[in-house]
Amino acid sequence: MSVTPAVVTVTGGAGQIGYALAFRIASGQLLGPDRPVRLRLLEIPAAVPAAAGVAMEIDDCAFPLLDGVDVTSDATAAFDGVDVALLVGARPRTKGMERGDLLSANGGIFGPQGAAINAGASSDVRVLVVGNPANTNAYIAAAHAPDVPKDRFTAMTRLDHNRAVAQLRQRTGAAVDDIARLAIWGNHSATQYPDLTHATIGGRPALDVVDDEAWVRGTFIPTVAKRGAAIIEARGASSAASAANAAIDHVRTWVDGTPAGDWTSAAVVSDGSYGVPEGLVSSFPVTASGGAYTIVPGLELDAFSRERVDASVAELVEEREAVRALGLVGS
Ligand SMILES: NC(=O)c1ccc[n+]([C@@H]2O[C@H](COP(=O)([O-])OP(=O)(O)OC[C@H]3O[C@@H](n4cnc5c(N)ncnc54)[C@H](O)[C@@H]3O)[C@@H](O)[C@H]2O)c1
Ligand SMILES: O=C(O)C[C@H](O)C(=O)O
Repeated sequence: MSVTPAVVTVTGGAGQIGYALAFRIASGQLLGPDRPVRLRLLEIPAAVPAAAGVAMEIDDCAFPLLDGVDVTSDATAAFDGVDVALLVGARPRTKGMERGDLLSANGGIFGPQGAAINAGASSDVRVLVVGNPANTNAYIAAAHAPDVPKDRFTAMTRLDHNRAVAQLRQRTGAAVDDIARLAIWGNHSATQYPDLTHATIGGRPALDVVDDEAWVRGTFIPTVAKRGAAIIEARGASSAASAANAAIDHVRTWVDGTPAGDWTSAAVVSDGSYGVPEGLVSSFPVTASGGAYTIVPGLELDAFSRERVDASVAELVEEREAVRALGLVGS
């Protein structure tokens, strides 16, 4: 291996998403077939033995691209020199909870991890927060990393994006590759706005192909927005393999770029676009190029879309106020 291995750190490495994610990273699916990987699994002390078991299984795969796996409960060691940080480790919600209910349980994890990233990460670090409530946890992590450019902190709404593509494919029979320009706006929560108004199917407006506003508003939007709860209801545990798959997609697109003429969805630090207060971590339609996500500029939002985006952003503002009140970030 002549290329320097990329350091990829997964927090919650013994958890269900961590288990689904680690093997895909080690096999080269995160950064491609030409980039060796040094994998680090960060866990709480009680789960270090289980994470060590995951590392043993990864060793047993003999992945050619893998430089090695380290297991630690020390955030400073875990993020030293990290190139890609996947912040997954956090409690998942259970039946009847909303993701925002996890703020006080999980918010405290992300300040120290942001500080450890600030102290030791590589200069080109990229951070994806998966642990819920993902947007606001990313906001907390970024607030503790003043030396890391804000555009390196993102939260995951790619799972919502993929869910929206899947629903549209099922409704229309279109091929996934023919569906473009779909967008998730706002929070990774039930208030999110899965937006078809700019989407196309085989180059035609998706709304014309569907031709059923009642389905869009009454079925498509709530199905996508409440899919996490539906999975918990059906499985008795929150989504894991699909979440890991979306995390791979998010980083892969960040590194490789979006196809010409298309975009994806990611929660990024707002620059004030579309009236989303600067600094909030909100989902937008984004393109990726040269290793950077950029908010798609200049889209028209009709009255319904405006109302939906505003409602989800209002929830993000409330979450920001809540973490300020909890003392997890300064005001
Ligand atoms: N953004 C999304 O689309 C999305 C999708 C699915 C799940 N999630 C969220 O991802 C998180 C993880 O889900 P899961 O199903 O893997 O949960 P899990 O309970 O199976 O695993 C979580 C792991 O994190 C570890 N952990 C807890 N605190 C930690 C810390 N401070 N440092 C390192 N590790 C720590 C736990 O020990 C556990 O092993 C949850 O918050 C869940 O709600 C987000
Ligand atoms: O819904 C959850 O709590 C888990 C996750 O965020 C999901 O969307 O599946």
